Parts: sequence; C-alpha cells; structure tokens
Amino acid sequence: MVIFPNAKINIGLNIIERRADGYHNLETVFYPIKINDVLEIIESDELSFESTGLDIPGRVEDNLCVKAWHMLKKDHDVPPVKIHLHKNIPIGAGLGGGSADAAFFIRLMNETFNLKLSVDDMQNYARRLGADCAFFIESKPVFAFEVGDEFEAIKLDLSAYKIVLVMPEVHVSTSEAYRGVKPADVKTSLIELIDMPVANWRKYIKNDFEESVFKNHVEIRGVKAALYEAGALFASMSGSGASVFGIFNELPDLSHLEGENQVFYDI
Ligand SMILES: C[C@](O)(CO)[C@H](O)COP(=O)(O)OP(=O)(O)OC[C@H]1O[C@@H](n2ccc(N)nc2=O)[C@H](O)[C@@H]1O
Ligand SMILES: Nc1ncnc2c1ncn2[C@@H]1O[C@H](COP(=O)(O)OP(=O)(O)OP(=O)(O)O)[C@@H](O)[C@H]1O
Repeated sequence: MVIFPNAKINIGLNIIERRADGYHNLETVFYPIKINDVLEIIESDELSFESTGLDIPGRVEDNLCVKAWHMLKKDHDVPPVKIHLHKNIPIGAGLGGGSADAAFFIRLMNETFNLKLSVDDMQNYARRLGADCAFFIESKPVFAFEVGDEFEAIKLDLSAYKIVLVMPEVHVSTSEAYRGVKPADVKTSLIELIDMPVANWRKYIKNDFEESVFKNHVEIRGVKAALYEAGALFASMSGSGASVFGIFNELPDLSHLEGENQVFYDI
C-alpha cells in the first residue's frame, strides 16, 4: 500500500519556556501543505528500508519509519515489511518531513494490518518519535501548544490564496535553533491572532526562531524580504528554518530566486 506524507508550515511560533526535560513549551499553528513524499510498505520476510529522491542523512536504523516499525512491533504482532520512501520534502527545512513520514507510516501500518488504533492511540505513538510527529496523524490545521504535540482544532482555510515556498541552500539544525532563542511569555495568544485577516498577520504574528537564525544565515532573511517585495500578504520562515513561505493573492514571479533556491509554487 502507498501513502503520500505531506509537509507542514508553521504560521507563527512563540517559544514560551524551557522545560526541565530540555524541550520547550511553545505555541504555533501547523498548516498542511502540498509537498509530498511517497511511502510504500509491502509485507516481507525481513524488515528493509530503501529510499530514492533526496538523500536522507543518517543511518537507516535511525530513519523515523524504521523506528516507528520497531515501536509498533513491541506492542503488536506485525510482520516485517519492505519500506520504500521516495523523498521529496526538503530536509532541514522546518517542514517536518521526517515527522510526516513517521506519522504516515503508523497510519499505513494501522490500515494494512488492521491494528485498530484510534487517532489518539496513533498520536500517542507519534509523540514518542518527535514533537512534530503527532500533528501529521490527522494533518489538519491546528493551534498546537505544550511541546507542539497538544492541539486545538482551528478553522483556517487558505485555499483562496497562493502559498509559495522557497528553500535556500542552507540546512538549519532544530536543536541548534532552539539553543539560539530566549523563551518569553506572550501578550496575546496566537490562537486569537490567527483569526485576523491574513493581511494583518504581518504586524502581529512572528516566528521566534527568525532573529537568531537570520543572524547566522543572512540569505534566509533576504528570501523573506524578497517575498514581501513580490507582494506577499504574509511571509515567514517555517519552524526552525531554513525554508520561507509567502502567502499571496496571486502567484508571484519568483524566477529571480530560482537560481540559488528551490521554489515551490502553489503548495
Ligand atoms: C521547530 C518545530 O518544527 C516547530 O514546529 C518543532 O518544534 C520541531 O519538532 P521535531 O523536529 O519533531 O523535534 P524533535 O525531533 O522532537 O526534537 C529535536 C530537538 O529540538 C528541540 N525541541 C524540539 C521541540 C520542542 N518543543 N522543544 C525543543 O527544545 C530539542 O532540543 C530536541 O532535541
Ligand atoms: N524519513 C526521514 N526523512 C527525513 N529525515 C529523516 C527521516 N528519518 C530520520 N530523519 C533525520 O531527521 C533529520 C531532520 O529531518 P526533517 O526533514 O524532519 O527536518 P526538518 O525539516 O528540520 O523538520 P522539523 O520541522 O521537524 O524541524 C534528518 O537530518 C535525518 O537525519
């Protein structure tokens, strides 16, 4: 069976406090976008993993799909599978690609082997693999809090707009990005701000990672400025970077950015 894990963007990201376990409490809005990997599992005699498309750094045994299989195997009588992942979602982009693969792998195993896991069960498994992972079980727009794995549904529909994403030739490590931020409480929660018209977001909605990440990677700041110059109503880095998205009324011409960056139109 084949499934198509999708990426996310973060619309606003407030890092509120550092926790005793080293993680951070935050608030953000996760919004699913149409950049997809392709993930297939076939029942087999032994567990195997192969990938095509973008190179995935790290060892196969650390791939989140493989980790997800071992985690499920502990609690359920599931057979070995041959896993094929075609990787399209840029890595180190703040798009949650690895987390999406893991969550969609859990969904695929649940369906294929009739594990009868509820959405809650699957989210609980997903949270064990990464803070971002649980969102991808349903992959619907949500306001997220705690470490980014508790949710409140929101009615955010950006389908009337054109979303464009620019991925510079830079990778940003998530843990390094967290180390660069000084957590602070917020005056008005993002769950209220997100209800404003998109054209007002620029004034009020921010991503706390931008300040420190832009300091180390000026080219990312340049991409954000270029999106506003091209007419974006709102532009922001996603998650801990390096990708930057823009929300437009009409598709912009970003051919001047295409040389040094990968540009995804209408995602
Ligand atoms: C930046 C975001 O993408 C925003 O949505 C996420 O917070 C990152 O989520 P993720 O990649 O699933 O994160 P994990 O794989 O769980 O953790 C990677 C590293 O990020 C840091 N981390 C992550 C999430 C969080 N709420 N606080 C943290 O401090 C920790 O240092 C952790 O070691
Ligand atoms: N299936 C996978 N796809 C991509 N990376 C994976 C996968 N499994 C494990 N990883 C590891 O996770 C690291 C980061 O992956 P990912 O693409 O999720 O990062 P990101 O774009 O920064 O996302 P996030 O929004 O979660 O910060 C990679 O460097 C890789 O070593």
